[in-house]
Amino acid sequence: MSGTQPTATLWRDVTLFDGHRTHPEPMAVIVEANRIAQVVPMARADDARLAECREMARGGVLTPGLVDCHTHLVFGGSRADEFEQRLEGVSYEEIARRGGGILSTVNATRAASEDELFAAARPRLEALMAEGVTTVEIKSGYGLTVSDELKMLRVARRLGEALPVRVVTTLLGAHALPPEFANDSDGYIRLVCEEMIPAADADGLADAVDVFCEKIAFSVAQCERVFAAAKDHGLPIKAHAEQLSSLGGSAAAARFGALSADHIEYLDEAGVAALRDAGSVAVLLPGAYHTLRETQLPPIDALRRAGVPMAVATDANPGSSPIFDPTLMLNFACTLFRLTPQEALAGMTAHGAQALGLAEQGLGRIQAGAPADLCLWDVDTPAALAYAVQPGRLRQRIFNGALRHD
Ligand SMILES: N=CN[C@@H](CCC(=O)O)C(=O)O
Ligand SMILES: [Zn+2]
Repeated sequence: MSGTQPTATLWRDVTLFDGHRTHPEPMAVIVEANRIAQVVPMARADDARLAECREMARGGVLTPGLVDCHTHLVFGGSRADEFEQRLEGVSYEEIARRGGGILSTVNATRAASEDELFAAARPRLEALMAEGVTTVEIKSGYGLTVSDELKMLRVARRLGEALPVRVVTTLLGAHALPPEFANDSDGYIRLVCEEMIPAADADGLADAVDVFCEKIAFSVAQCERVFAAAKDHGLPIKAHAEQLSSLGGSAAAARFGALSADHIEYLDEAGVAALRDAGSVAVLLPGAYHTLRETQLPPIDALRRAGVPMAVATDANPGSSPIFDPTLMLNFACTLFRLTPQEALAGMTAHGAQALGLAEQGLGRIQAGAPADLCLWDVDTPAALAYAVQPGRLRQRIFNGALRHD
């Protein structure tokens, strides 16, 4: 090899969490041409092969790059005033009924230019990246007109072009009823189905379509219309469902083969079975549970028993989860929802990728052939990432094979 630059890079003697489990012995991971080329126990590694590689690090905990599969990080304005109202006892639903909540962010988002939204969202995304995120989903849903929803999605796409992170976009036109349709929610759903989804699809701006199925948002029948329109355009679907009550939105989403049902605090046994049968992911959002001081826990044991994959995400948004810290969510998933640290980590790696339809590409996993999105952490064990709330432990962030944080 003398005189030539090694093309392969090596992380050696690492404690490896591969997206599903922690390996019991020290491991070597070799990356070549943006992909993981080899994952092997140190004891069985070929020394000559290791010597050919450029050594990037020795020791530490290596995990897949984190996948934050549910965020609303493009938005205008702030809802700090509502935070204070909620502390005084006004509920999230009551604030929404008074025209605040999501609609207050809609007003600020409509008033903002694309450049202003981009400038506001960029540091939020950078905060996630600084704590290990390499893939992030970003929803629209604060525009609620065709042009404002497309504006949000364009900002999301631009963020993915400007920063070393994979951005997956989701059209959430059916997030709240805009004031122009105050007495005509079916009319608004018609707009979503007949204009918004076709326009987003025509411009290639949406990777998936989402809804908010709730008393303060849209009924199961309305959400089903949105799912059918998405399917007509070949777009996968997701749902905010069973967050505040049990309407059956998750089961409806499952009937349409949803990638995921998200929140699901009020999911019942039939809903769990529906997710299991459809192969949908249960996305847990402990940040919203914490911020809204909810008391109804998602049915973790039933999901576990049924073998439904559980993802964990920040739900980063200005209202129900103004939290831009993925490792804090690992902690919340354990302390609030009683996930094991391994389950929480799988939730932000392999299962997060599955909730975005990216599992087949190998994202969220450390395995030969997968894209080389990796995080090297200065901790003793993978579980420590969930155990201690301590930003700043990310030693290296590798995006698409290249070091992006050191
Ligand atoms: N539940 C509905 N949508 C968002 C909240 C959006 C907001 O409050 O601005 C969520 O995922 O929690
Ligand atoms: Zn959400």
